[in-house]
Amino acid sequence: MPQLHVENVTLTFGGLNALTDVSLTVPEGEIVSIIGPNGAGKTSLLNCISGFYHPTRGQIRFGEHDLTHAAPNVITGYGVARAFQNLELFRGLSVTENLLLARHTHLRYGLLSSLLYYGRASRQEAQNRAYVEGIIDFMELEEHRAHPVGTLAYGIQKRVEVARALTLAPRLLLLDEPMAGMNVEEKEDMVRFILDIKREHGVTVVLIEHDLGVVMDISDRVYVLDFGQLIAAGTPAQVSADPRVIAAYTGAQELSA
Ligand SMILES: Nc1ncnc2c1ncn2[C@@H]1O[C@H](COP(=O)(O)OP(=O)(O)OP(=O)(O)O)[C@@H](O)[C@H]1O
Repeated sequence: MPQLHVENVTLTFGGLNALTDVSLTVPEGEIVSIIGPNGAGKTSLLNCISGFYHPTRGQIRFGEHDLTHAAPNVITGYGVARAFQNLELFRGLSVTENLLLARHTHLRYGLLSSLLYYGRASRQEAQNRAYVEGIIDFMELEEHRAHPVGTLAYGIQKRVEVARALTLAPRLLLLDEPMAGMNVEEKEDMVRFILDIKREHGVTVVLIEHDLGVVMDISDRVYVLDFGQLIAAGTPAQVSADPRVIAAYTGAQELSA
């Protein structure tokens, strides 16, 4: 079973430890959230898992694959996709075009093989379109599919960003603040989508999210970072009752189970 294992990861930037000896496990099929105050190291950890940063020490494994020094595109090929906090979309292209492009870039056919195996390449293209249409339906983006992404409401753009990651057919989906800047209704929709991604597609989810109410509602397991160190881990109920977590958040935000 492909589980994500982060083992004793330290990440140093010019003398500053963004992460210090962080270890965590993400079991298959769970929603695991990483929380912590601003600057705690959450995005740095996600960057290490997705290959944008490489740990100074420690190891990261996904199933049989060693991610520690792998490049982002290699890690995507292992079934790990990421939806970015700052949207990675082409604003002038439609929703469908963005998703097709993402899928096409991932499952690229070389020019030579396209010429030699035209039938296979066009069959693949038809399959890509069908797959993307399925994601558009799943993420309820039908009415927006032909619109340039830049003209859509921000909450819809965030949904397209998650859809973009899903077109890569991930086994592990990394979500970096997918609800940032959303209103209550948009957040409720996103919560429903994340739960369906887990339930209907069996995708494992690692979530970074500042809305602790949402985190405590949907997570199977929560890890808490503070100043680059893991200070607590457990179920939402365990973590929200942990005095170290409450201390880390004191003055910042109320914890709600
Ligand atoms: N490329 C970098 N170069 C230097 N320092 C960095 C770099 N990336 C992150 N850091 C530092 O690492 C620490 C952790 O930052 P990180 O963005 O991972 O925290 P975070 O928990 O995601 O914060 P936020 O909730 O505000 O997004 C911070 O002190 C940050 O300044």
